[in-house]
Amino acid sequence: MTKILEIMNASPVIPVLSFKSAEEAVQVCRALYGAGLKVLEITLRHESGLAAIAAVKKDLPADAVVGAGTVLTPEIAKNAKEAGAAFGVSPGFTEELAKAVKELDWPFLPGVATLSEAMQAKEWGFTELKFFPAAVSGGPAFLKAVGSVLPELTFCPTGGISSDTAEDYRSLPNVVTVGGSWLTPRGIDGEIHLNLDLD
Ligand SMILES: O=C[C@H](O)COP(=O)(O)O
Ligand SMILES: CC(=O)C(=O)O
Repeated sequence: MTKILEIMNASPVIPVLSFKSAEEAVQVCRALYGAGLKVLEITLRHESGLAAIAAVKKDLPADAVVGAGTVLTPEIAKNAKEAGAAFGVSPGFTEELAKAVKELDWPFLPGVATLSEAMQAKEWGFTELKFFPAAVSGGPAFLKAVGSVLPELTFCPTGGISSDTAEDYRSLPNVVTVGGSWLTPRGIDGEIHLNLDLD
């Protein structure tokens, strides 16, 4: 099984994707993959989320790494793994979820926004973490401070990041990739209009 750090290292940007249907997911993910983005996080915020993961995984070449975002409960984690998600991401961290993903033996990125949460995640054996919501939780300065006391932790900051600020995070020694939705904005017409500005 691929480790979560390998997945993070495979792409400098992980698009965080919210789709309205599996068909929309396939269409947009084809374009993202075509632009060189092989690690894709499909959030489970829409009822079609699991179907979208399964459809994109089936549609894209085998080197695409399709994961699930907004994994909030053990049940969602189990369903996402069964749908074929290669990894899971959560905006937060709970003991129940930590226990469940350990049992599932599934590459997982729990979300933290404070030092105490990061220490708790580390106690559970998670050394790769999502920093969410990054921009409003202290941005690069927070991660720099964390690095001075917990240098063994590696982060994927997400939340409020754009092509203008991505490098401020990635230039830190404890950051390998960033997540964000800026590549797939939804217009007033309700459709996704790709913005392939990576950095
Ligand atoms: O809801 C948050 C998204 O998952 C990522 O944040 P963003 O939209 O600020 O890039
Ligand atoms: C925002 C986020 O962390 C997620 O949907 O997984």
